[in-house]
Amino acid sequence: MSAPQDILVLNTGSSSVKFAVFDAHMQQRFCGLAEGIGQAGRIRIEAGAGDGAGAGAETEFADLPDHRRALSAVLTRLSQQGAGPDRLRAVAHRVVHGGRRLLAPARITAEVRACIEDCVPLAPLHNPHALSAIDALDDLAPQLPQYASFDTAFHATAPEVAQRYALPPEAEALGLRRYGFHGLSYAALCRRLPDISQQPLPRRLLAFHLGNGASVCAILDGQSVATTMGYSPLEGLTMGTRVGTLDPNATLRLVEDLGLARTKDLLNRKSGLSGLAGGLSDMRALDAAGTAEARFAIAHFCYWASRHGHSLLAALGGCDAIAFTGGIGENAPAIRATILDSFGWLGIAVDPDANANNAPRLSATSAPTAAWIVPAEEERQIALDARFLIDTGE
Ligand SMILES: Nc1ncnc2c1ncn2[C@@H]1O[C@H](COP(=O)(O)OP(=O)(O)O)[C@@H](O)[C@H]1O
Ligand SMILES: CC(=O)OP(=O)(O)O
Ligand SMILES: [Mg+2]
Repeated sequence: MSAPQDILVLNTGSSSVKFAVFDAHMQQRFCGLAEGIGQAGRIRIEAGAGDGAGAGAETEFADLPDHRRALSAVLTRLSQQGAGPDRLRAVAHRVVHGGRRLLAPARITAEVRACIEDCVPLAPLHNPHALSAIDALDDLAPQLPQYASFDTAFHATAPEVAQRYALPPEAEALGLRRYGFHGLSYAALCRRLPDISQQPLPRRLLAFHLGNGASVCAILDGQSVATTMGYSPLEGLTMGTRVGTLDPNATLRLVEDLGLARTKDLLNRKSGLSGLAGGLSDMRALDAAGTAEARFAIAHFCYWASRHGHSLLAALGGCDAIAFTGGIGENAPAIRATILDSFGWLGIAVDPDANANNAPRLSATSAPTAAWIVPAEEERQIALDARFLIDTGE
């Protein structure tokens, strides 16, 4: 039997583990998701590219009390499909926070693992789960190389003035900087948009990643120059359960009244759409609910996506194209239309049929500023990063 070549990608989120397996030719063999960790768990696994052309998705309910059990259930399902650890060349992880030291994809050594651990306070909803997946695979298959790609790395190109808070040096020494996130998604968007548009990457690109977490990025000549998330993935837009930008004095007031732990929980898990709409954080559920508070939550989401997006135009000095990605960005025509209409002054003309059909090109061909949908390809980006490191012997 030839040496195993598959790469397993793990994208560990706060309540889910997304996974994908890529072969030596970077064809996707499987993809799927373990979600509802800590609640009513479900696992979905699908053969092929996950675009409906594969062998049909299988979903089953599973007891997933924590991330470790979820990972072990994922590995069991993959083994049953002939894609278990013995078939793997490597495992590659999405790590949300790489801090100031991890600025490029890396093989996970003891030193890299320690750096990821140092960043746990900076991304408490994300980094601990990535570490638990890294450790679980190390126990299970210690000989298997593991790699990490960092969501923060893409934004390392932003100028110092965009990365610094106006804080004195002692705060900077604690790592209080604007790092930015969703970098793997933005890197994938820059890679994919030229294929989709059949044109070179637009010089001044405003990219909206709208999923459970949401952010906007100003991309100049393919590099991040500004983004809406900051020290942690809490800043910026109104999100599924995260508050977005909040006056720090409001945070201090909450800490005084509720204490630290309840404030953390409130700002990260009980705010955003969920806070505005009685616990509904999922855009499809809000749409279906149709209540006044659900409509207000959606309006809040669109208003702040537009306002923050507009603020980034200052860093771009104009805009040649807007692109949407993420679950909402790719699938919610009404939300895209509201945001794009607010940029109408730029000369964007939305093609209503294209928008209603989630077509890749959303704007009329004659419009001076184009608008596009680009499917989020975080898993492929992570696999490409790992494949590059393997091929270059890192
Ligand atoms: N057809 C759709 N219409 C509206 N919203 C959608 C649709 N499909 C997915 N979404 C929304 O996308 C969000 C999840 O996005 P996703 O990028 O998958 O999230 P995550 O940040 O967990 O990766 C949810 O709010 C979900 O409701
Ligand atoms: C960094 C971040 O916000 O990720 P997600 O949107 O997957 O929660
Ligand atoms: Mg996501």
